[in-house]
Parts: sequence; structure tokens; C-alpha cells
Amino acid sequence: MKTFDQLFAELSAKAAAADPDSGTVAALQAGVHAIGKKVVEEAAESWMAAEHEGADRAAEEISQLLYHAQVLMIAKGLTLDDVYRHL
Ligand SMILES: N=c1c2ncn([C@@H]3O[C@H](COP(=O)(O)OP(=O)(O)OP(=O)(O)O)[C@@H](O)[C@H]3O)c2ncn1[C@@H]1O[C@H](COP(=O)(O)O)[C@@H](O)[C@H]1O
Repeated sequence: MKTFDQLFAELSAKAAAADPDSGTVAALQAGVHAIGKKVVEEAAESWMAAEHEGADRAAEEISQLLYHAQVLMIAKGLTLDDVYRHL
């Protein structure tokens, strides 16, 4: 288990190292358009799970939504603070 901030640090390190075994690095190479589609897909799956499936399934889909949102942030060169200052 990890926190939002810990996951962001992990993904940022993998991106900086261009880890060839990382799905995150592959997603970043695919670009903002492809990452954006995953954000929308996971948002829809989160909605469907919340409406039609149990709490655990909703939590799982929401975790994937958060992951892809972080990948989008890294693709755009955004830091956590860039986002947090809007909260
Ligand atoms: N938390 C996640 C995470 N959540 C979702 N995903 C990816 O998001 C996709 C969503 O899964 P779906 O259920 O939609 O599956 P799918 O539609 O069959 O997937 P695709 O065919 O679209 O790839 C999967 O391909 C996962 O690889 C994640 N990939 C990685 N992480 C974590 O990110 C960290 C770095 O991972 P790597 O960069 O792969 O080393 C590790 O701690 C991982 O646990």
C-alpha cells in the first residue's frame, strides 16, 4: 500500500530513469492524447463500479483513475504542488 504522494515520487523516479520495464514510461512515451484517453476510461469505470458494483471494486477503479491522473501530470511536467494549490 502507498499514498498518493509516494506513488507520485515512484512514478517520477521511473520517468527520470526511463526504466524500460515500466508501464508508466511506456505510457509517457505514448503521449498526452493516449494518457488522456486512459483517464477518461478509468473515470467511466470508476463511475460504473460506484453505481453498479461493490465498494471494493469502486475503490480499485478509483485507484487506477488516480494513477492515470498522476501519469498525465508527469507528462505535462506538473508537480503535486502545482495541483494542490488549486485544492
Ligand atoms: N498503480 C498503478 C496502476 N493502476 C493502473 N495501472 C495501469 O493502468 C491500466 C488499467 O488497467 P485496466 O484494468 O483498465 O486494464 P486494461 O484495460 O486491460 O489495460 P490496458 O490494456 O489498457 O493496458 C493497466 O494497464 C495498469 O498497467 C497501473 N500501473 C501501475 N501502477 C503502479 O505504478 C507503479 C509503477 O508501475 P510501472 O511504471 O509499471 O513500473 C507501481 O507501483 C504500480 O503498482
